[in-house]
Amino acid sequence: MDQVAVRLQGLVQKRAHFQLGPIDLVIPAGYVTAIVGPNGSGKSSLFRLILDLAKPDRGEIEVLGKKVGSGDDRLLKQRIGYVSEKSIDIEENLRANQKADFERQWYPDWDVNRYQELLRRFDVETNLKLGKMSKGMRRKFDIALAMAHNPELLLLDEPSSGLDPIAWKTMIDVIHRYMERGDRTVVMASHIVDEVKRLADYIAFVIQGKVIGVYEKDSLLESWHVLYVDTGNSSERVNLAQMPGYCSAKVSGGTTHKVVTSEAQKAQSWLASMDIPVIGQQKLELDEILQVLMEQTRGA
Ligand SMILES: Nc1ncnc2c1ncn2[C@@H]1O[C@H](COP(=O)(O)OP(=O)(O)OP(=O)(O)O)[C@@H](O)[C@H]1O
Repeated sequence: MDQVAVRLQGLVQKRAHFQLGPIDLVIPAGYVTAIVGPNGSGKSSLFRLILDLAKPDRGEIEVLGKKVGSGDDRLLKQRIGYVSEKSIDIEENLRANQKADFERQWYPDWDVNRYQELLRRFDVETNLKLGKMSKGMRRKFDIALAMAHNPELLLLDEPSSGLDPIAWKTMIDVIHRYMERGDRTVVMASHIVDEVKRLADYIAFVIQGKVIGVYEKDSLLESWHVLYVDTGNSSERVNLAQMPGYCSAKVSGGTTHKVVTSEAQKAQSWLASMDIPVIGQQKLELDEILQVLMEQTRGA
């Protein structure tokens, strides 16, 4: 891994009914990392800690080489763009451009041409008050605002929430273009499989407040398979649970078993060495992988 955009070490945040962490996580610079996890798993809490909008009980956070929570962070914040999961209510009476005029004071690198280009691309009606915008229109405006100063690090908490399919495609294209320079970083929380597949280089799964793994996307999607195997007469001598990457198995009729593995290639070699034919196979989708990981976490 080359440069580090975000480093979390021994991070813990305790809430009345929820504990985030301990988390150790390194997010590389120059890539899109998707934070994927079920509702309430701690994704938004993680963003708030990274931005110093909430304090951890333990642990350290480093963002773009600077320790978070150690004094004046104005310069660091100028290098970051953030789209929160929910828009801030107190700004409802401002019109879009008034909000932008206020915001640009904080960012010396604010690029008015870029801002206007993003508004045009997203088709945002700038004379509307923020409180009168539809959910999707507000989202588009928030994304344009977060990107107008061309931040080094863009944190997006469920960015496509409320976007229509055309706006969604625009957002994917805008983020692809933003990444083209090669020195920008995106960390995004998303529930949308297609979005993660199109954008992410790395996927970090967060379940019940813990990061349970960080994977390179392509190899993740290549290595999780469901295999249909016929154990024939060898059912008694074969223990499918010994298969590399074994996650689960169930009988799918006669001597045929449906087995899920996270190490498809090794599993196939193992099956071949045991003389067990694979009669069918399929890659798992991202949401199916998440479901298996959730079941494993629950069972652990
Ligand atoms: N201000 C708060 N005070 C106490 N508990 C909170 C607070 N904010 C969030 N939580 C709790 O922390 C846990 C994680 O919430 P968080 O919003 O970080 O999850 P999430 O993964 O972003 O969920 P979603 O996918 O639904 O947006 C939840 O149990 C939530 O109830």
